[in-house]
Amino acid sequence: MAFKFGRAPRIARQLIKPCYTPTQTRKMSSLKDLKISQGHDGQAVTEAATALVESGKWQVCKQGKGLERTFKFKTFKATWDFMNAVADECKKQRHHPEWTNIYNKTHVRWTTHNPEGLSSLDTTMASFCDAAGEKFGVLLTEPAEANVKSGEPLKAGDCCIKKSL
Ligand SMILES: C[C@H](O)[C@H](O)[C@H]1CNC2=NC(N)=NC(=O)C2=N1
Repeated sequence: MAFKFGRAPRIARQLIKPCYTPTQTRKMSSLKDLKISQGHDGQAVTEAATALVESGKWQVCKQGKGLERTFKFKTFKATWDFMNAVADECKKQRHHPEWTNIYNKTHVRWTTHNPEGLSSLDTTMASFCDAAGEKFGVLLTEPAEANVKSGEPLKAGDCCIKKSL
């Protein structure tokens, strides 16, 4: 929107503001930033994390302390079944994710809170999620759709798009 006399009036500036304004800018993390949770085998965790990232499915997040991936399914039910299968495994492993779900997508982040960092439980659970994703019919996603930045909320998905009449 170009304004003839310089800056847009305040009311116009408010109207053209994005509805989601990040409170801080987060830097993308990569494998070289990995921070291993104390007490875990650094080499084994690094190797497992490298394989997950090099599969193109997982990204390093939380300044090297986490791994994240978005899973997209055909339906909400398939998404929920996937989340239930992961939740059952969480109980066995005594390790829980940071995740969000909107309709047919769930964004999963694995990080260890105590001691803070990436642990073998995170890489084990990320691999478990990959297998569970396949079991419940995970769909291929465009990188732009899957690469949800750390801390950014999931966008409302296909549920809001009117099905053809
Ligand atoms: C006592 C119990 O095992 C701990 O609180 C577990 C539970 N689940 C956990 N999950 C995650 N992601 N990080 C932890 O440090 C953690 N700790």
